[in-house]
Amino acid sequence: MAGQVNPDLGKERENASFNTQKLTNFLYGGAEKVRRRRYIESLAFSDPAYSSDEDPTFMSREEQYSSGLKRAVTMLQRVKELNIAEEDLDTYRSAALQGFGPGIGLHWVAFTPTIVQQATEEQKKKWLKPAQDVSIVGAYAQTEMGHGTFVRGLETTATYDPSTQEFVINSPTLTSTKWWPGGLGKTTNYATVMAQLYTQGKCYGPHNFMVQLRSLEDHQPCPGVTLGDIGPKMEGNGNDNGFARFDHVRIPRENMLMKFARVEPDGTYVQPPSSKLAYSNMVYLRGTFVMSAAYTLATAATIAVRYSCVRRQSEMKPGEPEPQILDYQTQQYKLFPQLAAAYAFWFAAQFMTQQHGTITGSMEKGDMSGLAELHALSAGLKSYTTAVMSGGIDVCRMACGGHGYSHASGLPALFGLGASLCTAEGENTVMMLQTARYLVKCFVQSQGGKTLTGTVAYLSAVQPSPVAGNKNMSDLGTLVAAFQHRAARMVRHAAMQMQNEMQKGKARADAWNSCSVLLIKAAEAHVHSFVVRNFAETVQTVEVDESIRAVLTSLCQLYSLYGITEHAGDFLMDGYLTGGDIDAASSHVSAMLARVRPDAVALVDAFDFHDKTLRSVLGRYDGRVYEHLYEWAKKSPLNKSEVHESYNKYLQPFLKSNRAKL
Ligand SMILES: CCCCCCCC/C=C\CCC/C=C/C(=O)SCCNC(=O)CCNC(=O)[C@H](O)C(C)(C)COP(=O)(O)OP(=O)(O)OC[C@H]1O[C@@H](n2cnc3c(N)ncnc32)[C@H](O)[C@@H]1OP(=O)(O)O
Ligand SMILES: Cc1cc2nc3c(=O)[nH]c(=O)nc-3n(C[C@H](O)[C@H](O)[C@H](O)COP(=O)(O)OP(=O)(O)OC[C@H]3O[C@@H](n4cnc5c(N)ncnc54)[C@H](O)[C@@H]3O)c2cc1C
Repeated sequence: MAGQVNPDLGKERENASFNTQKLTNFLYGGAEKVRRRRYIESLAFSDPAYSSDEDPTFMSREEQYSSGLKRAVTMLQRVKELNIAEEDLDTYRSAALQGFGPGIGLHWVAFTPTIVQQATEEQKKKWLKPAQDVSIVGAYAQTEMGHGTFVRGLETTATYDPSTQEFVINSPTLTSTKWWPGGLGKTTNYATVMAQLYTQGKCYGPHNFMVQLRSLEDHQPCPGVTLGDIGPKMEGNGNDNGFARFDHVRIPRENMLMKFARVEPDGTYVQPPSSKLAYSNMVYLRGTFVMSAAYTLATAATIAVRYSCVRRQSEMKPGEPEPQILDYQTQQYKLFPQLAAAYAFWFAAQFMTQQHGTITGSMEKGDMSGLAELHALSAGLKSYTTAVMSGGIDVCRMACGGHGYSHASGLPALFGLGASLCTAEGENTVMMLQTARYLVKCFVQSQGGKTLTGTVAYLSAVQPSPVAGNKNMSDLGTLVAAFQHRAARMVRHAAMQMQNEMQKGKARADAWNSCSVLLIKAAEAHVHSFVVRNFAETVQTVEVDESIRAVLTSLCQLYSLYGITEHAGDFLMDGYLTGGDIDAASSHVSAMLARVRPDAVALVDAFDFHDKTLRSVLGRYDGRVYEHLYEWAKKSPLNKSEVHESYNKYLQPFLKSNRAKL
């Protein structure tokens, strides 16, 4: 990353109050992990096989698909040649793919994890190795044209035929066509297909089946299978999200993924320990989306903060040089809350990963007691973090003015990617309602005298009556308590409102629907409170330099105080905070913006994103924005010829004929 650096950016780095490298080490779990990550990335970044001047934003959809696939295949070959270890795979893959999101990506994001989580040991022997070696390529085919959210409403059927010991996979209606799965259109030759299981004349709901889609010889669709690409999307157009229809396709009984539920040869259905275990891969993927949200928002913040130090505009004081735009308080107010949220989500994602490991470990031993909390936490965190991230990227884009709107900034592509995370793997509103459902249950249990534990413990601990009085609004303990009080009050209010509606005679489902806006807000408040608490605990308990603890504490204060000022009404509603407290919070926000300002560049540098990861002219480490903006524009295909052929075809004859009339 060495080279001539823009002097403004250089000064920012010299003036930071902490050692950037030490913060990077902390974020990634130690100096050795950082060294390893950089080494693995360098293997891809220095490899001429990944032609580094390729830019998907200048390509047609077909070129994006083709280049992405070529890159992915090179990557897979290199993984073998270089003997890349399992724990380094994600790092190597994303460094090699550099923004090309090929259809084959879902093979390791969703297809292979489904085998790991849903297949028996015997089935793993058959499919896991081919999947890991990529001698077969798979999609995760769940969503249909007519149903994505409502998995129980899926229409694809898998009907067991004991006479041949086969399942018959069928798409009975147009709306049952599988629609959206990544890689399904052109790339994959296998898929795990979610279908309604019928055996002995009874439907047992959605289950996963391994289905071969295309010939392993010539890649033609297998008999009875119709496949295609669903067309261009907002972003990710290198991915052939596809459709599939099945016309009574027969697969062996052993192709049902049977780790949890089973169908015996005679057609007897054997219940799983929990019917929701068929959804375990969704829980896992939602958990990974939390880190994606942190990472994506951190990327946008890095671009916008660096550019805001290079960009000079207007006059702050008459006659003085134009200031760096990051010196405007309004610019800080746009960007620093995004930066703080990226840190908050980073730590929340680390908690989520650890929690997922612990609870799935217990589930492997037969203890299902953590499943509901794991589902509620992963669904709520996925929803909250991706929504804030998506909005935050657009704030960063606008903060970069006109250049932010150009693909040169990298921000439009990042926004498109971020937006997909709000819908994929469970639409955000629907996911937040799942968290609300869990919270209402917990609230009712706590009313019945049960002491709650885990992430909802505070619901039974928080006092319903507010304790007004002077509060120190910069104290992290005070801020955590305020968020917990707000969440507990909102959960109680939504749950009581539901009870009232039911007491007035409404059916539970109607009461739920008429309270669902309240329920969403309550669940968001719960997740927000979790993120604040986790951030505060992280900065208070970790072993780091005092200078790092100080700057992280400021970020945590900013994240929390900004949340309070943005949602002031929630905190004022029952008098828990007063108008004076909110004023104090606003003043502290201003103070924190000023406190973070000198460290802003070091804080984004600490994310340690290589320029090839950022893919942004505005966010370059060296800050040499303008010369590279000019170079980037020159690559536009429209600049290949001085006079474009369309001029000769259309405009010139029109202009000529108009001139002839003069
Ligand atoms: C810069 C770099 C970053 C780049 C990162 C790139 C990453 C990759 C990018 C893109 C990849 C995209 C991949 C996308 C893949 C997909 O989208 S796959 C399809 C995903 N589909 C969904 O998620 C469907 C969502 N719907 C559902 O999950 C469910 O159907 C439901 C909405 C939760 C169901 O609701 P319903 O109430 O009808 O539920 P029931 O089925 O009746 O359930 C009743 C009880 O079970 C509980 N429940 C539900 N789900 C689960 C679960 N998964 N685990 C545990 N428990 C569950 C539910 O809460 C009920 O509980 P209760 O009765 O006790 O209250
Ligand atoms: C980029 C991308 C990649 C994808 N990849 C895959 C893949 O690999 N495999 C796969 O199987 N699928 C994939 N999907 C599909 C994805 O999982 C679904 O689109 C997603 O789960 C949302 O479902 P839906 O499209 O049915 O939305 P809908 O449920 O139709 O949502 C439309 C609206 O209805 C509302 N709504 C629906 N139900 C409720 C409710 N109960 N209460 C309140 N509001 C409700 C929603 O909040 C939303 O506002 C992908 C989607 C995208 C965008």
